[in-house]
Amino acid sequence: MAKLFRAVIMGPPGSGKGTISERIAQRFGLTRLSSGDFIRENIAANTDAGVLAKTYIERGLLVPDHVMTRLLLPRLEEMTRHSWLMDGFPRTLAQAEALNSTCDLDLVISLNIPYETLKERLSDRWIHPASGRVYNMGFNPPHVQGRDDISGEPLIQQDDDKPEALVARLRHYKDVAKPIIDLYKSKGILHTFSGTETDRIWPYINSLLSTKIPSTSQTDTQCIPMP
Ligand SMILES: Nc1ccn([C@@H]2O[C@H](COP(=O)(O)OP(=O)(O)OP(=O)(O)O)[C@@H](O)[C@H]2O)c(=O)n1
Ligand SMILES: Nc1nc2c(ncn2[C@@H]2O[C@H](COP(=O)(O)OP(=O)(O)O)[C@@H](O)[C@H]2O)c(=O)[nH]1
Repeated sequence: MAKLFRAVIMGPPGSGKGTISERIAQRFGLTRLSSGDFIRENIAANTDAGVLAKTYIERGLLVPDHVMTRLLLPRLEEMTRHSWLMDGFPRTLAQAEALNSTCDLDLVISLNIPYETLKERLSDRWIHPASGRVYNMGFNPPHVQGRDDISGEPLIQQDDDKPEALVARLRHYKDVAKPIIDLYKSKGILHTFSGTETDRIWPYINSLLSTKIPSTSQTDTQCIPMP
């Protein structure tokens, strides 16, 4: 059986994690796992972890590590026979360590995008809150202005995406991401991509993954269930 491939994509808010992971999932047939989507699904389904997570998100806080790991690790254990790409997790060193003890990552993509670019993109980002689908009025506009392509429901702009919130979010990202990036660098699996346009970064990611994904197709690996 082909060896499985597990990757994580990291980057500050607006760096293109969602956009690029969609492309990777389509091009390479990996399952895209988004921690934001998991949280939204759990909130919609009223699970215990979802109810708990909602109390933090409503206050604009990050969901604590133990809640995030409780949400995500069982989902990863269901994925033992799939290749996947994770977006939005780990977001702290503790989450990275929990992931580490669950499975071996093959590769980490880190996006390094200038502040001005992030600010412009986020000021133009519109989302469909129920699904997490993301639009940008210049880059990937919806078919009908202000409406989600699939459901036709209204799109919103998140308060968090306003320029005044961005500085604090970015500072927070830099602080918490640094030890995670150092950890992945020390494991030799970190690949950093810098630039201002997704379409210019994409060919580099595409060619890196084209070399990594087929060359790993030898044996099977599994995520080990957490005790
Ligand atoms: N590991 C994670 C992932 C998500 N969240 C919470 O879930 C929300 C939605 O996550 P996501 O869809 O990843 O969106 P953003 O945080 O807005 O991420 P970005 O701007 O980077 O796309 C976050 O704001 C945060 O409150 C969290 O606490 N911890
Ligand atoms: N103008 C422009 N917008 C982009 C580009 N790449 C992504 N976007 C948009 O920028 C916003 C942030 O991208 P997203 O994938 O949500 O980033 P994430 O927060 O890291 O997941 C979204 O509205 C995207 O549609 C780009 O190259 N140029």
